[in-house]
Amino acid sequence: MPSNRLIVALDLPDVAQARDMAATLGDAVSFYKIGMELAYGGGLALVEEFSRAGKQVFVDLKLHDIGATVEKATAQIARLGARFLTVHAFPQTLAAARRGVGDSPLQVLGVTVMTSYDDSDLAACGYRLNVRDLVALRAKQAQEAGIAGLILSPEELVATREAVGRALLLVTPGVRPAGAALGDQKRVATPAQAFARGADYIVVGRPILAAPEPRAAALAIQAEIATATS
Ligand SMILES: O=c1ccn([C@@H]2O[C@H](COP(=O)(O)O)[C@@H](O)[C@H]2O)c(=O)[nH]1
Repeated sequence: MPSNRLIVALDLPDVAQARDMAATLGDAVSFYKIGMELAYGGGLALVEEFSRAGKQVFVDLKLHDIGATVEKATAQIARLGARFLTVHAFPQTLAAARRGVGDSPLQVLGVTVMTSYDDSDLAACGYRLNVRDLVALRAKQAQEAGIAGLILSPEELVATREAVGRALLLVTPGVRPAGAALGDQKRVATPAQAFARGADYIVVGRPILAAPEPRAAALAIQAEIATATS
């Protein structure tokens, strides 16, 4: 039985390629993320299909709009049967998404600071806080909004877990097996390091999708998770 603590990002352009990858990964993976690339290629149809096949689905659309729009969009995603949905962790957005969830089992995750950003990227956007302090502020605001969890990098896991305890799920992209290419990720750690620092779930895309043998790459990460969490 694979751990559902590995979420594989199906960052692929269309439904056919996503189905093929899921078939290749088979029982090595039980949790998939559908992000913008696949969603805009028709991939939201896979939420129901994967759910029927016994997989969990994370819809990573990082909603950010006026409250009324975020609330209604969240309610639409809730009807699809996804487990997680991301919104940007701005107070109005978090509160609107919380309203949109209603009584459904959908869990909203607030994106704190993109894992491809560092302090200089935030400064270039006009933020006066550094990554650490902005993640801490957004964690507090997410808790106040009553959402389920956060997207953050492995670098903020320890401080965030100390601050929020078990009140929020901590889900981290920016995860790379030792020696894997970083791509555009700037705040990273290995799967073992992420769980040692308090992650509930890790998100991994390219290190699996671009591997010569994706199923073997996923199984190697599952083995690392099993050791790190035993
Ligand atoms: O801060 C964030 C938020 C979301 N992501 C998403 O996670 C995956 C990571 O893919 P890799 O190929 O393992 O880098 C991708 O779908 C991102 O959209 C993130 O990386 N950072």
